[in-house]
Amino acid sequence: MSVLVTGGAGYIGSHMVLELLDAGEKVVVIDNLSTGYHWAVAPGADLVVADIADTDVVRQTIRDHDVNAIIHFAGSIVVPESVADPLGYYLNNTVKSRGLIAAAVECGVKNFIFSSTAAVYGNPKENPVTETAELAPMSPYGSSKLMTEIMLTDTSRAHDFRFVALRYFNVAGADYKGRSGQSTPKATHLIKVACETAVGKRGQMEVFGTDYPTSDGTCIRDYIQVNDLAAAHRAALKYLRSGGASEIFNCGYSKGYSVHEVIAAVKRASGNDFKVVLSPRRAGDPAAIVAASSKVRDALGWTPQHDNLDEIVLQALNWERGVDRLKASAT
Ligand SMILES: NC(=O)c1ccc[n+]([C@@H]2O[C@H](COP(=O)([O-])OP(=O)(O)OC[C@H]3O[C@@H](n4cnc5c(N)ncnc54)[C@H](O)[C@@H]3O)[C@@H](O)[C@H]2O)c1
Ligand SMILES: O=c1ccn([C@@H]2O[C@H](COP(=O)(O)OP(=O)(O)O[C@H]3O[C@H](CO)[C@H](O)[C@H](O)[C@H]3O)[C@@H](O)[C@H]2O)c(=O)[nH]1
Repeated sequence: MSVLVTGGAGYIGSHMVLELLDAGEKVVVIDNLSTGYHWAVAPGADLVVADIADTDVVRQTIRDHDVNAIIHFAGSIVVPESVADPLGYYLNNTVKSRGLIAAAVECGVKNFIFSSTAAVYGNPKENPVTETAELAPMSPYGSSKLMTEIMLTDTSRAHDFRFVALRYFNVAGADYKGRSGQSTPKATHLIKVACETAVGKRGQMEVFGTDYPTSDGTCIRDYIQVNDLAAAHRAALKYLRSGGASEIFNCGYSKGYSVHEVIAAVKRASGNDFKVVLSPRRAGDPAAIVAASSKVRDALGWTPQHDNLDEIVLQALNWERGVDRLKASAT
């Protein structure tokens, strides 16, 4: 029996593969390497280089590897890009997920875990935001993920098929053992951009918006460390395998940090007082979003191990310093 990880060559997926291998699971990855890397897939896992839209390959992989659970990370992830190219996002995130879910049902795979996002909430009326809050995505990215959640809910009602959708808040940091990290090309995420600036890959960075109704005027987010997030998926896998009902859980720490606070943490960790430019707001950014996390803690017994912004930033910084060497040695 194996677990199929789609998008397992990407940032979060590569950490999931490590988490599963560490737990003694057999793992097969399907990834088209559009933003992922061959070298990011741990050697203990099999990699099938294919698009999830190729459902013949998906079905064959499920059968060849006796797959009994799918963890679905493959997708497009940049909010502003989704505003510019909504149909591209609905294709890659929604239409292709539909094909994958159909292949799972056809092949009798009953357990499915989906990478959803806090972006389904849009700009929440209250923080921390609970799973029952109004769903009002502010971008095609958020809508494309919400539509997949809806497909999963309807499919689980019609078939012998159960799912867990995990709504990630802001994923950050790198493997605590240094085996993987974020290598996304042209990264847009705050901690990644700040670390690239700290190590001199960028001359400066921007703060998008200083006039939000928050303590220091910059946006507030809940940053969850990537190994902790992978551990939540493994807890969800155990839950589904033991017969748990389909569920949706937030994944965050219930703690918010402002953009200024995050940049200060990166400056502290790097010892580099790099240049920061104050810029206008970025389209589509909610002012503040922080997860209510008691549901995932109670139902899955999830207990974070890396809930510390300084640790998260240091991991990201160490990864940034070493990643080019790693990439070069793999090519
Ligand atoms: N990074 C975050 O903060 C965050 C937050 C919420 C949700 N998510 C979700 O988590 C998932 C993983 O995100 P990530 O940060 O690791 O991004 P990533 O870009 O590093 O990983 C995505 C992986 O999927 C692959 N892929 C994309 N489209 C594919 C397709 N059609 N067929 C096969 N492979 C395909 C890419 O090559 C890449 O390896 C995404 O679904 C994303 O929406 C991420
Ligand atoms: O160079 C930068 C990059 C980001 N920011 C700010 O930092 C905050 C966090 O931005 P990120 O781009 O790191 O993350 P987002 O909150 O926009 O989005 C992330 O979290 C969302 C859920 O909250 C989605 O899941 C999405 O996929 C994921 O990218 C925002 O206020 C953004 O404007 C800057 O000021 N400068």
